[in-house]
Amino acid sequence: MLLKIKGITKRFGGLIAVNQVSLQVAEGEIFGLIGPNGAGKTTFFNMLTGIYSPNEGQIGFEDRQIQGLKPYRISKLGISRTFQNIRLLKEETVLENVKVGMFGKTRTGLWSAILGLRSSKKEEKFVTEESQKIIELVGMNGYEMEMAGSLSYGNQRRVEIARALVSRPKLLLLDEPTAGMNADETKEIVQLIRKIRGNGTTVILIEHNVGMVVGLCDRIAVFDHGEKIADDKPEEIISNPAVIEAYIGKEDDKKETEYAAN
Ligand SMILES: Nc1ncnc2c1ncn2[C@@H]1O[C@H](COP(=O)(O)OP(=O)(O)OP(=O)(O)O)[C@@H](O)[C@H]1O
Repeated sequence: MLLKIKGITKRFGGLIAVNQVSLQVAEGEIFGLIGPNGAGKTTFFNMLTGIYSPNEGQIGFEDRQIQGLKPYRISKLGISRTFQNIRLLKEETVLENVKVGMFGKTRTGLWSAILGLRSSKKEEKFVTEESQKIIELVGMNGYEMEMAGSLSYGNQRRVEIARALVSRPKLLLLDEPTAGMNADETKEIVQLIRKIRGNGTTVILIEHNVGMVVGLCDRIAVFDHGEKIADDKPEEIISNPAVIEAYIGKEDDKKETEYAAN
């Protein structure tokens, strides 16, 4: 197993955002994380990437325990992510945005970079070449010199994924990669995720588009109120009564609220 999580919990004051969640992800899997709003999915990602330290539990990645490590240490070990809200430098080019993802991977210190020493020039060349390869992988070749802010929403998402991939992570975490996309853009992202896995990267994605997750993932875990209520193959998940209840229950809550509001 690439990732072995045992009983992780995150509390914010009296609120338990993630409650005793255990989960395993095998190398080469595409693993989906679904659940109603506020179920704890992003908090779970934030613990995997070191933004939050779990109050309890362990996160085993390869042969190490990584819970509580700082984000840059975790990223060096090979876990990379994208965010729910696109976080690109809008006034910078696509190439510069992707190069940022190599920060922390390169060896040249700040001073040699400033002084323009030869090792840093070699490294700059390496970073540019690696970035160009990844830009091509995500289908953005030809856009290297475009400003990130001028791209379509779907293409901005691709650049974000490229930035996360350029350090060649073993595990890529995607937080709602198809949010705000139309059906065609969603299909293209599905193809891209398959390609990324084909290149040897394990993927965990948070998604609200259940149809997309069911078609794409090898396994799916369902969160509700901070707890994992199911963890299975897609075909089992869609017929699982607890999962249906979590989703339909939410719909009923919404209808009741709407009814009350009218
Ligand atoms: N920094 C924080 N401080 C206090 N409460 C938080 C914090 N981060 C998340 N929460 C709360 O924890 C719970 C889980 O939130 P989280 O964002 O992880 O859910 P989610 O499943 O990702 O939801 P969504 O699908 O809406 O993004 C929510 O009740 C949220 O308000």
